[in-house]
Amino acid sequence: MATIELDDVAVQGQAEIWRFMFSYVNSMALKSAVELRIADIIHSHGGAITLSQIASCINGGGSESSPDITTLARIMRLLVRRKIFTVHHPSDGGDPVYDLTHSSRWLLHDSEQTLAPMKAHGREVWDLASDNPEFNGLFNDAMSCSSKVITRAILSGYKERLSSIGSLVDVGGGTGSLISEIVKAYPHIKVVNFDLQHVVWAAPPYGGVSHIAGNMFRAIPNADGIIMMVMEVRYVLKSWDQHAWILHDWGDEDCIQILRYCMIGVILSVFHDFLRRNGNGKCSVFLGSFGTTKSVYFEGSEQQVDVN
Ligand SMILES: C[S@@+](CC[C@H](N)C(=O)[O-])C[C@H]1O[C@@H](n2cnc3c(N)ncnc32)[C@H](O)[C@@H]1O
Repeated sequence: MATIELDDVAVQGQAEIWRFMFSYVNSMALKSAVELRIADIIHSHGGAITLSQIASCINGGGSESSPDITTLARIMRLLVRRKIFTVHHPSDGGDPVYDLTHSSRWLLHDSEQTLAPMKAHGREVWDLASDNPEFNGLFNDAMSCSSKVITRAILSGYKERLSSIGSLVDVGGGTGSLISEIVKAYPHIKVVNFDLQHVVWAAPPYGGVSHIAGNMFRAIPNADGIIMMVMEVRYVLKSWDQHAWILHDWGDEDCIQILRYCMIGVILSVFHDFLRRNGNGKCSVFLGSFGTTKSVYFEGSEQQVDVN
C-alpha cells in the first residue's frame, strides 16, 4: 500500500482536499444568513449590534421562532472569517458587535443591487435574470465570452457534420454568439438561436441568425441538428448531467425531458474525437441529428440514456 510522507507539502495537500470537501459549508452559512435576514437586521439597526440583538430580531422578533444562539454564533464566526460580516470586541469586555461589510451589503433584500434572491426564496438564476436587466446583461456577457474561447475549435472540429446539415438550432444559445460564427463559416445552414425570452430580447441581431424565444421544457424548434454547449468534457464523460454547459443546470429527469424535446436520434460521437483533435480536454459540444434511435449514447463512457 502506498504511503504518503507527511511533510509540509503533503499536509498542505490534505488541507486543500479538506477545503474542497467542506466548501459547501460556506454556501450553507451564507444561505442561512440570507434566510434569517441578518444583513437586513444589522442595516435597519443602523450600525453594529450584538448577537443577542440580532437573535431578538430574527423572524420579526417572535419568541417562538428565536434561533439557537450557539448555532447562530457559529454561523457568524464563519461568515466573519469569510469577510461577509465584521466583528468588534469592545475593550471594556462587553459583548462583541457585528457589522456589515461591502460583501454583506449585497445581501440586503430591499436594495436595488442585491444578490439575496439568488440565495433565498428558491429562485432560479434565470428568474433573477428575467427581472433584472443589469444582471441579465452581465450573465449573458459572461456566458458569451466563455463560449468564444471554443468557437474556433468547434468550427474546425465539426467541419464534416456542419457541411452536411441544412438547419441547426442552438438550445440555450444565450445571445447567439456561437451560432452567429457557425453561420458565417457555413452560410448554407439555416440557424436558430433558441433561449428564454429575456435573453433573446437582449441579443444583438446577427446576419443569418433567427432568434427564437421559448422554453426548452415546452418545445424546441425543429432542425436537422441540435447544438448544446458543453464544457469540461473530462467531467462530462464521468458525470454528464453535472457538467454539460446547458444540462448541468438540471437534474436527470429534466435533462431527459429536454433531450426528448430535441427529438434527438443518435448524437454525440464527438467527445473523444474532439479531444484528440483539440487536445486541451476542456470543452466540447453536443451535435446531434435526427434519427430513429431514441437514446443518447455517450461515446467513451458507460452512459446511455433512454429518451423514449
Ligand atoms: C450556461 S448558459 C449557456 C449560454 C450559451 N450556450 C453559451 O455557451 O454561452 C445556459 C443558457 O440556458 C438558458 N436557459 C435556461 N433555462 C432555459 C429554458 N427553460 N429554455 C431555454 N433556454 C434556457 C439560459 O438563459 C442560458 O442562456
